[in-house]
Amino acid sequence: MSELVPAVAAANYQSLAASHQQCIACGDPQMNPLTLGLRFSTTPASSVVADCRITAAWQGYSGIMHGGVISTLLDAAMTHCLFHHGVKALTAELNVKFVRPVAVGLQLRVSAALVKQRRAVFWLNAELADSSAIYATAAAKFVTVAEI
Ligand SMILES: CCCCCCCC(=O)SCCNC(=O)CCNC(=O)[C@H](O)C(C)(C)COP(=O)(O)OP(=O)(O)OC[C@H]1O[C@@H](n2cnc3c(N)ncnc32)[C@H](O)[C@@H]1OP(=O)(O)O
Repeated sequence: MSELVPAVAAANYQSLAASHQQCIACGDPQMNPLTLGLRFSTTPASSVVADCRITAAWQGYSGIMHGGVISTLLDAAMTHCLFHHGVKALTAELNVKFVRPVAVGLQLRVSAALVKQRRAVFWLNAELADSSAIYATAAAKFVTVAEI
């Protein structure tokens, strides 16, 4: 395994994070009223976290969060983790494990960490959890491309 790219300065992270203001996951509500409105912060361990309340707008079956939206949260966390390392990349593969149903109204935290990289390919893990349980986990591969 090659050494991981280091985390970048907060200003660089903010400029990458602000580069997609219409994003469905973390955009500006003025520019995309449908955005989930995630706001990530970086941690000293070079991962990222965002707190979110599961709203009724995110449900599939009555009262239960839609798995596609869960996947979006996890994917967004991993994308932001790459921003935190100064990397802009596309999701190439995303594997999600839905551990237990997520009830509307829960207050959860989504987090992600970079685990491995080789040339243009980056492996990351993510988790949706609260202090008492893990609700979903993900493992993904991202690939950098010249133009995003
Ligand atoms: C909150 C912010 C949210 C922002 C958005 C969140 C992230 C997203 O949703 S991105 C959108 C969804 N993803 C996409 O649209 C990606 C669509 N797919 C693609 O564009 C291409 O298949 C892409 C770029 C992933 C790979 O392109 P491809 O032409 O195969 O790349 P290529 O140049 O051949 O290979 C580059 C490297 O990637 C590797 N690679 C390509 N695909 C994969 C894969 N699935 N798994 C592992 N490695 C892969 C290759 O082996 C190669 O590795 P190396 O450099 O070590 O030899």
